[in-house]
Amino acid sequence: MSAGFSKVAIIGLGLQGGSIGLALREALPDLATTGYDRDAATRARAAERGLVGHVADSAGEAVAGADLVIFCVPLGAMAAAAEECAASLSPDALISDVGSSKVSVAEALGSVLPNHAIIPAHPVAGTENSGPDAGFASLFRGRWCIITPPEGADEALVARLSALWEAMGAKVELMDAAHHDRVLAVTSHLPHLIAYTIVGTASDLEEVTQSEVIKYSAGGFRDFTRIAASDPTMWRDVFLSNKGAVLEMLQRFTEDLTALQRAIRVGDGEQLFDHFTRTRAIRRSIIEQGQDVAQANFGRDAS
Ligand SMILES: NC(=O)C1=CN([C@@H]2O[C@H](COP(=O)(O)OP(=O)(O)OC[C@H]3O[C@@H](n4cnc5c(N)ncnc54)[C@H](O)[C@@H]3O)[C@@H](O)[C@H]2O)C=CC1
Ligand SMILES: O=C(O)C(=O)Cc1ccc(O)cc1
Repeated sequence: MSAGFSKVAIIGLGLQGGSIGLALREALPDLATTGYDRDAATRARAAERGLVGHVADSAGEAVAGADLVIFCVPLGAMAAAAEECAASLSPDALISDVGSSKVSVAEALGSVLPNHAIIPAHPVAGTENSGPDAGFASLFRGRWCIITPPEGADEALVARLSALWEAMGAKVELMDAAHHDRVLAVTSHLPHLIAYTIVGTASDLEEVTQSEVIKYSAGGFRDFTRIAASDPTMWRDVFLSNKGAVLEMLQRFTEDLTALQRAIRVGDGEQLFDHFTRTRAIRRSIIEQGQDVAQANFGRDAS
């Protein structure tokens, strides 16, 4: 028994699943880890890299005897992945996941596995890379993992899941799923949508060549291109699954953008200056609060 579990099954062996496997193997070597991915090449690579102790040939084989199953697949694949496992799950296995939005995942997993304890989680840690070569053991170190227990969830199970994430180096926060989805809509999902938009806008300009975009891309635009290189399947699913909160934040963003657009048009320098002063203060307070994260990430090798 390690951190309250004896065998953890990881379904989906890409960036998240692979990082969890590596982090658990490093932090809790006595814990048995198994994994499964529907893609055969990913399974082969996962075995080569030792992402989990045993790579199974089927979802059923991976989850048999596991007391914790973590779904690490795109949001749109959660229900199908759970269906593949359903018949082989131990009745007392705890079900969790790492999806970037939480209300829809809880519904999807709950509809397929109505008799299981389900405690969703979201490690707010990732990169623009995906697949079995993208994972690394230190991904969660010093980063938040938001756990969204449903009402009436068994507190002992929540504590065991929290302890597991803490063993991987994460800082755990408990949150209501709907609140999580609103917070992440503005801090993560909308920024990705903006990045996808601006990189597309730059590449569509007829009078500016592709090579000029690359050659003169200043720091800000380069950051946008990194984010806009994120996995298309994953992000399509994020926007479709967190539709309500994303559309609400997008509406607010559009109104604020229109106000700045007007300030530029009418030459209202004071409004622009005041706005930029306020946002600079927000950045500075993030940096102050994030010292520990910056240090935890220093020297990290994501290759
Ligand atoms: N990429 C990131 O930075 C972060 C992603 N997440 C969440 O983690 C989840 C996984 O994302 P990544 O690991 O980045 O994606 P990934 O693309 O690296 O890995 C997903 C894996 O799931 C496999 N898969 C798809 N359907 C399956 C099924 N039915 N059964 C078994 N395997 C299946 C794919 O073959 C793939 O290998 C997503 O729900 C995403 O929202 C959460 C935090 C950060
Ligand atoms: O690479 C980045 O900048 C990210 O924002 C990573 C990320 C992507 C999705 C999440 O749900 C959490 C973190």
